[in-house]
Amino acid sequence: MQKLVEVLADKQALIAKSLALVLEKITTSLDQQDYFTIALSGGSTPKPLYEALSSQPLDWSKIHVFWGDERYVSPDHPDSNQRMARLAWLDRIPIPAANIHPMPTDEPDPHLAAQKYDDHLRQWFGVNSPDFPVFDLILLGMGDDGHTASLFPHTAALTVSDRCITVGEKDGNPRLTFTVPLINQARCVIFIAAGESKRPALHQIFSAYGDSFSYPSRLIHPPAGELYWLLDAAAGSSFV
Ligand SMILES: O=C(O)[C@H](O)[C@@H](O)[C@H](O)[C@H](O)COP(=O)(O)O
Repeated sequence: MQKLVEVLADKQALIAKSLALVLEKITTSLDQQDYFTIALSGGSTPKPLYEALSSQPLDWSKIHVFWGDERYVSPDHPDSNQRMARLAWLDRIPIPAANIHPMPTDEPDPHLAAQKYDDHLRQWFGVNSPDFPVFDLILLGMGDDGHTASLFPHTAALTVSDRCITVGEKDGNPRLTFTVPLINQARCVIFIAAGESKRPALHQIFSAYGDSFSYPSRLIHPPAGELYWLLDAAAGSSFV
């Protein structure tokens, strides 16, 4: 695994660097293959990145967009990660509808929805259990508590090792999430984190010793892939 931590002067520089890196990954991959697979993070940090991507002259017919986690709400709910990405980016570009792969949130039981998306990923990538699909790029954020995707501290989702998708839980509310083994199969994982509030968790995550179940982002280290941590100075100035 190649790991790179870069601290940018401010949020604007962080988004500019994130955009440059995402574009680099897309263009170099499409030089070698016919399509590019990206899984999106939710939360607030990546929204300006998605807005910036909407003005990029890319061959969207070759790009397939998935989500790394989703709140278990309807696609038009204000908390929906799908809604955020569509408004900021996907509704603004000529991407084929078939290239957008939202997590289903219409099943009465979130576990059924998790299985549906798991099945969809395995079918689309042509990968059967026990192997895992290999994403070209997975974008991740990190919560103040060190969670990533919807892999929250001390939850059962952290230990799921035989599935691509499981049900996470925050404050009693279900969420669909990529599992740790799926994320760690990726060719490239990019964490994007900003703000002073991230510092305590980052100290725990970057320390040589720490509890991964208290700080789940510690669990993300793709053995055959690249791992980038892109931080603004408010979050990461003491790490480099
Ligand atoms: O659905 C979500 O909320 C995200 O996937 C989650 O993991 C997010 O990335 C972090 O909570 C950071 O959120 P911010 O970017 O808002 O700090």
